[in-house]
Amino acid sequence: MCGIIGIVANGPVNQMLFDGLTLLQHRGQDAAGILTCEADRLFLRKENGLVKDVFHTRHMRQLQGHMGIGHVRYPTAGCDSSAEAQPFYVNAPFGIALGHNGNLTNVDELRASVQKTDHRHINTNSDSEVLLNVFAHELSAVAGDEPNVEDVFSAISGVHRRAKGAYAVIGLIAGRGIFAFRDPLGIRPVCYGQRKHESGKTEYMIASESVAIEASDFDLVRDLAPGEAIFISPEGEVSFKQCATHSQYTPCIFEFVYLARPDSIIDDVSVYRARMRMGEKLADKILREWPNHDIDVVIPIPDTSRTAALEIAFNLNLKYREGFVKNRYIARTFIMPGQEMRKRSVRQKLNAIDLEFRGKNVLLVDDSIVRGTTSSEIIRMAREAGANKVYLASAAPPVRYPNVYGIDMPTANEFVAHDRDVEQIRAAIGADYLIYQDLDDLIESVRAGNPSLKSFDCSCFTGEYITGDIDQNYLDVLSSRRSDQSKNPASQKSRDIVAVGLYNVQ
Ligand SMILES: O=P(O)(O)OC[C@H]1O[C@H](OP(=O)(O)OP(=O)(O)O)[C@H](O)[C@@H]1O
Ligand SMILES: NC(=O)CC[C@H](N)C(=O)O
Ligand SMILES: [Mg+2]
Repeated sequence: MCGIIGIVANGPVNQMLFDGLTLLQHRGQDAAGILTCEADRLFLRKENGLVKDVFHTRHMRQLQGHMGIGHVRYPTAGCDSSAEAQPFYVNAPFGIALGHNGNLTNVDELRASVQKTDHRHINTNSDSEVLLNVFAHELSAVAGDEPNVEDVFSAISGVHRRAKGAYAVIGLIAGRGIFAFRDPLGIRPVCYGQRKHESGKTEYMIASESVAIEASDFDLVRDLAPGEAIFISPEGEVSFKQCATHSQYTPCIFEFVYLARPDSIIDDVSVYRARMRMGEKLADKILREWPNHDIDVVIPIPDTSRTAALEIAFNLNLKYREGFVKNRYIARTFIMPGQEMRKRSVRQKLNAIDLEFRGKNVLLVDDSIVRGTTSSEIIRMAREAGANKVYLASAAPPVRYPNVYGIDMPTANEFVAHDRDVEQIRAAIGADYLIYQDLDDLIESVRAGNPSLKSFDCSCFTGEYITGDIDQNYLDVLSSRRSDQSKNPASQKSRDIVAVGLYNVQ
C-alpha cells in the first residue's frame, strides 16, 4: 500500500505536497517522491527514506510550480531500490509522471504487450512503471498535437481495458494538468477536496485519504467512484468522467482494519467509527463464547488497535489500561521490509509497564494478526512483566490468504494462521486464550457507516479474489518472487542500481 497526492494551487505546491505526504506516511515508509511542474518544466526528487529524510531545503527550493504530485511507497512489486521510487516519468507523449497505489495482477502480460506491441521500454520490475507506459501509449494513440481532457479520459479507459488488479493513480502531464483515477472495483481509495483561494480561484487536492485533505485545510468533497477519473487544468478547471464500462464498489476491508488512519473517511465510512464497531462486536462475541471470563483488564497493542480495544473494555465493563508504551521514533513494523527487521522493531517499539500486568489476567487486543510477529513478542513481554494469564483478541478474522491488491502479504505459509485452526494458532503464539472477529461482523462494522456498500475485497480472509484472475499458479509465482526468503538477497543487490529518469533535483 502506498500514498498518493496531487495539488493544483494558486501558489507554490512544494510545501503542501511535503506536508500532505507526511500525513500519508503511514501508507508507505520505504521511499518518497515529489514532482512539480512550472510552465512546461518538470522537477522531480525521489529517494528511499521517510518524507522528512528525502526532502531537504535545497530540494524543496528546486521543486517549483503551482501543480504537482507526490507518492510514499511500500513495495508490492519489483524491489525496494530507489530506482523504483515514484512518481515515474516518461517523456513521450507530452511528458507524463505517475504515482500508483495498488498492484497489477496481469503485470507480466502487460509488460510483454507494452514492450512487444507498444514498442516502449520498461527499465524496472515495478508494475507502476508498466502502468505509466500503458497510459502513455493509450494517450499517444488518441491525442493529436495537443491533448485535451477527452483524450486523457479515453487513455484512462484504455488503461481500464488492459490492466487488471488494484490501482488508485495520480498523474501529471507537463503544462496540461493533473489527473487521477480509481480501478473499476474501487479497491484502493482516492478522494479529492477543494478550497477557495483569496484571489477567488479554487484550489484542488487529490489524496489517498481524507486526512491529508482536511489537515491541509482543504474541504473534502468526495471519493472518486470505482472506474471514475478526474482531470484538473493548471487554471483550475475540473472535469470528471466514468471511464470504465463495468464498475462495482469493492473497497479493501483491510484499509479499515489497519492501513488507513482512524481520522480518515473512506467511501463515506469513518475509519474510527468502523474500528469502534469492530470493538463492540468483538466484545459481544467474547460475552457469547466466554460468559464467565476472568479478564481483569483490557490492554491495546499500540497503535492501531487502540480504538477497538477501548470499545471492548467499555462493553465488557472492564478497565482499559495502556500497558505498553510505544517508542514514537519507531515507525510501523508490519510494512517494514524483511522479517528480521520487523521482529527487532517490535521489541524496540513497545515496552511493558510492569504494574499493569503483575498478577493480572490481561486481555491484549490487536487489530489483526498476520505473521504473528507482534503477538508472539508481546505475549512474551506480558508474561515477563508478571501477567498471570495472557489472552488475545483480534479485531479482524484470521489472515490466511495472500493479498494481491497492494498489501505486501504474498506468501500464505508466512502467516501464523496458515493451515492452523484457532487452537493451533493460540498455541503457536503462546496465548492462554485467543478469539478472532467473525468476518460477517467485520463487514457489518464497516457497512454500518455506508449501507450502500454491498461488497468488499476480503480476499486475505476468504481467498476469494474479486478480479477473477488469480489461480494457484499466480500465487505460486508471487510467492517465489516476493516471500521473505526470496526478497532479501535481491533487494540488497538492487540498491546499487542507478535509476533512469528525470534526476534534476539533487
Ligand atoms: O502479526 P504481524 O505480522 O505482527 O502483523 C500485525 C501487526 O502489525 C501491525 O502493527 P504495526 O506495528 O505495523 O503498526 P501500528 O503501530 O499502526 O499498529 C498491526 O497493527 C498488528 O499489530
Ligand atoms: N503498496 C503499493 O501500493 C505499491 C505500489 C506498487 N505496486 C509498487 O510496488 O511500488
Ligand atoms: Mg499494530
